[in-house]
Amino acid sequence: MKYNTAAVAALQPDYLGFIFYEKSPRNYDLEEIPSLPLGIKKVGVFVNASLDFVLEKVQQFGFDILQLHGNESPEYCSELRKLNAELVSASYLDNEAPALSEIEVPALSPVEQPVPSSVEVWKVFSIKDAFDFSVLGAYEPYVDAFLFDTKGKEKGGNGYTFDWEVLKDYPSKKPFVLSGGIGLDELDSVKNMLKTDLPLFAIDVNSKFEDQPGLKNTSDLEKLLCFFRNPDSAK
Ligand SMILES: O=C(O)c1ccccc1NCC(=O)[C@H](O)[C@H](O)COP(=O)(O)O
Repeated sequence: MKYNTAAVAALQPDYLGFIFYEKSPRNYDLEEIPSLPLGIKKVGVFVNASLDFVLEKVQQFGFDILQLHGNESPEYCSELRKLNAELVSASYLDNEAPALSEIEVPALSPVEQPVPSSVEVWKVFSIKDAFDFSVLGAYEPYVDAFLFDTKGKEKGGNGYTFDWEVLKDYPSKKPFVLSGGIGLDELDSVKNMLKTDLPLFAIDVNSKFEDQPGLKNTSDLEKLLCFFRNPDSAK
């Protein structure tokens, strides 16, 4: 068995990620995702994929979030949001919802009007021991969150942490996800990060919870989830 999605989903994590990157040993090559319990958000992970490819996967699997691990530009993120919003309105209209003219829209100027999108975009930045946070500004209008991962040989899943001290200089209010080499041994450090004022709202774990690429160790994941549901309990 290559993936144990249903067993992981039974633990009721907040998010479950599916990687669409042929060079990854975790590349998701099945035609379906098992139906997940309510409340779990599906994350599609992509690396410099074409917009068409991403949209095809959104339609096929119904992702809630798109996590972009490559060198995707702010323009790419903006376009992705626009195309997703069009997809959402198209399926809304297909379902014989009231015509748009019947819906009251508050009078906002074009600049203020947000592009509606039910699919979130998370842009990933990989950090070694320094990071130029000024690059984030251009992405802010087009992404819902940033994700900070460790820079390594692979595009993701490298299995080691970066120096989280770097994040003390995070200049934004945009929520972010912390990732890279997080295992059970890192939980006390994660707890300390959660005590700061940083807008850290989730952690992303991967290779440290695997028996082999794609096959997660559910007993370790249970310990992780137990830690977050009751941080004072023993690991
Ligand atoms: O995991 C992969 O193989 C992968 C390949 C290409 C892009 C992203 C990938 N993983 C994305 C993730 O979100 C990982 O969870 C993140 O890189 C942390 O991995 P790890 O250091 O193993 O905890």
